[in-house]
Amino acid sequence: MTHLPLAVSLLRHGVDGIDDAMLLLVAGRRRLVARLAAGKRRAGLPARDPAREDQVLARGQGLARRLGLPPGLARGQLELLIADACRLQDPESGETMSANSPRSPLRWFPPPRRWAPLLRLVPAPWQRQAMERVVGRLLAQPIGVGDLEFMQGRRLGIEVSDLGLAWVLELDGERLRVVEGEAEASVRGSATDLLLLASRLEDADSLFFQRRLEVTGDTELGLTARNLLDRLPWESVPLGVRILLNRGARAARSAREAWQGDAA
Ligand SMILES: O=C(O)C(=O)C[C@]1(C(=O)O)C=C[C@@H](O)C=C1
Repeated sequence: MTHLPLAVSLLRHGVDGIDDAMLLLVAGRRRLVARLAAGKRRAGLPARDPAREDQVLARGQGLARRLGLPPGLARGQLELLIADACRLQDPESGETMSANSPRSPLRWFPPPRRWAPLLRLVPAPWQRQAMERVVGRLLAQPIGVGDLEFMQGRRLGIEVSDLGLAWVLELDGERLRVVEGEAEASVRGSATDLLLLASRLEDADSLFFQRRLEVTGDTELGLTARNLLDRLPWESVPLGVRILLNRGARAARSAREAWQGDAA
């Protein structure tokens, strides 16, 4: 197998990410078109509206000009989308899609392993800062009352298995820092399961019992960390962070269920 230069493979990851994003948007447009069709039917309007099609093409071409895109490109893309929308709205075509389709909209959202390469493009210092901030907020209370003393000078890892991301945390006085080097013990799980744990939508005990979370390395340090996660004082986490985590974890769980349902 030929070995690609790093820059080429990073740029290809970027291109893949943009292709995925475009297809997600196309799926979103089709869903809106299905709703539009139902709305027009209820209002007694015809499915096709040539004046609106011209307007869509003109708008798109105007934007394409401002973006410096080749003139035929935007027109070609938009014509394809409109033709697809017409097929979708034509009961004879056999391609209709219900506006109330039971397929979850979260099927549009690719699973973490698809967008992980994009996340890995985020510069390491930014990732480190975000991690320090989130974990620092989550653990502010236990750090304040000394419950994390066992971590002074010890290195605990957090590994997000499906994103291929890992950080090593060390408690330095009252501050949790992301440091370089090997972890003495690590807590490993998928992005969704770690979010479910952080948001308290699932408890640490059952996540570890079902082996969705794992502790590796120094058993004593790992188990102490695990017990701490179990007893995290959720009430002391700032309300805004709790709401964000809760929403994020629910969305990640629904997306995972939608993708699992799709594979079934
Ligand atoms: O705007 C509508 O009514 C649509 O159904 C969407 C759409 C489009 O794809 O933009 C498709 C068919 C119509 O003829 C006009 C526009």
